[in-house]
Amino acid sequence: MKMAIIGAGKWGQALYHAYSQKNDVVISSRHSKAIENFVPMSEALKCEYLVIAIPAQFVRGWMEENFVDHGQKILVAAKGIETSTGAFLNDVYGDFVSADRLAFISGPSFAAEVQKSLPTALIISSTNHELAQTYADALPKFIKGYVSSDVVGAEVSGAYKNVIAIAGGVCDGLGLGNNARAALISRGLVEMTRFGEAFGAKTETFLSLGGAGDLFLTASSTLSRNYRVGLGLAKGKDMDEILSELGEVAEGVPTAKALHKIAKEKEIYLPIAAEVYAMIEEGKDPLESVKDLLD
Ligand SMILES: NC(=O)C1=CN([C@@H]2O[C@H](COP(=O)(O)OP(=O)(O)OC[C@H]3O[C@@H](n4cnc5c(N)ncnc54)[C@H](OP(=O)(O)O)[C@@H]3O)[C@@H](O)[C@H]2O)C=CC1
Ligand SMILES: O=C(CO)COP(=O)(O)O
Repeated sequence: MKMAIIGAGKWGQALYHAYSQKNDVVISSRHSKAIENFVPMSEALKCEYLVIAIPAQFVRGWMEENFVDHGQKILVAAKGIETSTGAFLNDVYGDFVSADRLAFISGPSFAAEVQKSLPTALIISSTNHELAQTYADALPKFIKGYVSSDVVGAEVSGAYKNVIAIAGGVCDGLGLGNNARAALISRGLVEMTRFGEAFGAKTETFLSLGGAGDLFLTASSTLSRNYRVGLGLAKGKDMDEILSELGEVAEGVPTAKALHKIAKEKEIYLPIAAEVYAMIEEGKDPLESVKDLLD
């Protein structure tokens, strides 16, 4: 099938590699890149099947400025929540296209490993089963694709695990040990499940690849940018230094702010996300955060 990847960052390029195995795929981005089949945005937008790998905070602005509606379907590859509004990406994209044209890809998947064709399993979620199946069937042999109808569960788990991954990096950076990390990850899973349920997500989604799978991966690996943000916080670095050293997107940072806003409005108890927010936004000492979590 004819597809276009939009956003040639780490994940966009890895998805380009993956989807190119069985399909006719082009790629485009804000800045021109020396990648085979890189095309101007106007040409990419004419493909019926799009995969958009633009970070969550830039989606609305990019859609307003660039999107031309030809009836395309969109596979959303970002994992985040819009900070300015607290909106989930299905609502942000939903302002431009109907829900039956939207699907979401989630699951444990470091771009660097997908780029090397290492075995991976992912979930494609959509309210339109046929669309989810189409994007899943187009995946290469080295990726096992599952489908789900729980869009909110996929979105919340993909976004929330980035915030817990920051906490995981703090925990390891402070040398708190394996017991502490296991406690953090399992309480993080409970916390993100509780948050998702408040928005109608299915509990079982949080135990799937997109929930527990992606959380275990990112909250315990230096391959994760969000985990590395946590390592930097544990070393006492400030956020500007951490983000400039990282040089790539860490969605957990804006997502922690979005969760803080939503939790306040809806009165949802999110203790780990609240501590991540306090370390990022208020410069709280990570050791104080650990103490408060243990209390
Ligand atoms: N890397 C990974 O392992 C995975 C990442 N993801 C998710 O995918 C999303 C993208 O991450 P990733 O590719 O790794 O990030 P990168 O930092 O590698 O790349 C970011 C991409 O976003 C584009 N971009 C940045 N700002 C804007 C803007 N204002 N308008 C339009 N495009 C913009 C960049 O375009 P340009 O280069 O042209 O400037 C680039 O293509 C994130 O939500 C992330 O959580 C999900 C699963 C795995
Ligand atoms: O989502 C990811 C893996 O599934 C990538 O995580 P990071 O953005 O923290 O690197």
